[in-house]
Amino acid sequence: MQFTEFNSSNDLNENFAERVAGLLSAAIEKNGRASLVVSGGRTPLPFFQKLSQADIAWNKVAITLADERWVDKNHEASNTALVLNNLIQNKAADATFVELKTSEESAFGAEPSVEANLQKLSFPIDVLILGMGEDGHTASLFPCSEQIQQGLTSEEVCIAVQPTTAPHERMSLTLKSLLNSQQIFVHLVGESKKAVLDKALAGEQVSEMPIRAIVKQNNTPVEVVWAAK
Ligand SMILES: O=C(O)[C@H](O)[C@@H](O)[C@H](O)[C@H](O)COP(=O)(O)O
Repeated sequence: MQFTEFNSSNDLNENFAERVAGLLSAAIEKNGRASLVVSGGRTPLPFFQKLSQADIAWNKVAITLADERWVDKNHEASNTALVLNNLIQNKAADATFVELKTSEESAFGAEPSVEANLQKLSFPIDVLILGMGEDGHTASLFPCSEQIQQGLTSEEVCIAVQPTTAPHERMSLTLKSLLNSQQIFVHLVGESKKAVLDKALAGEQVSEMPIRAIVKQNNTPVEVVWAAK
């Protein structure tokens, strides 16, 4: 794992947006298209706004989420809305957004239709950007959930998850899908996130802190980008 510290989140967002845009451009040059998988939550919002202004061939980029809360697009917790309103804007308005949320009432049972949607994305994922919760969850691989072992070991593309410490049913890419990436970034802001990362790095039990399965593996390149504030 590589760890890159920035002086401020503004600095981080600027550099990180350039870096991601460069990787997407290189993938387009090589394969004629690129895939970008992003996370929801609060941290990525200003980064999305920066990235949306990058001058690349967005019409050749497919974007989806690492996880989604199973709520409608007009719900304040919708990651889809966050991405549509902040990333698929400006120059990036030409990108294709692949929805993780389908019309099924529950995430449980919706996995096959989500998997069908994800066929529109090219794997391996060119750039995967993850966040991390205070409990060490990443994507929606929540240590508190009954589905954690399944999320860590399943051969499927995605799984439905019901966290007990956070609201809403979720749909999450499985660990296997997340690791099927050319480059993973973990985007963290704040001292408390750094303390959680340090705790994750110091221990071994993956089901206790699922982020360990990302930052403590050596097969897929992973870089943590961090600013204190
Ligand atoms: O939909 C989600 O909740 C996520 O994708 C989740 O894994 C998120 O990245 C972390 O919970 C960090 O969230 P913050 O950026 O809000 O701290």
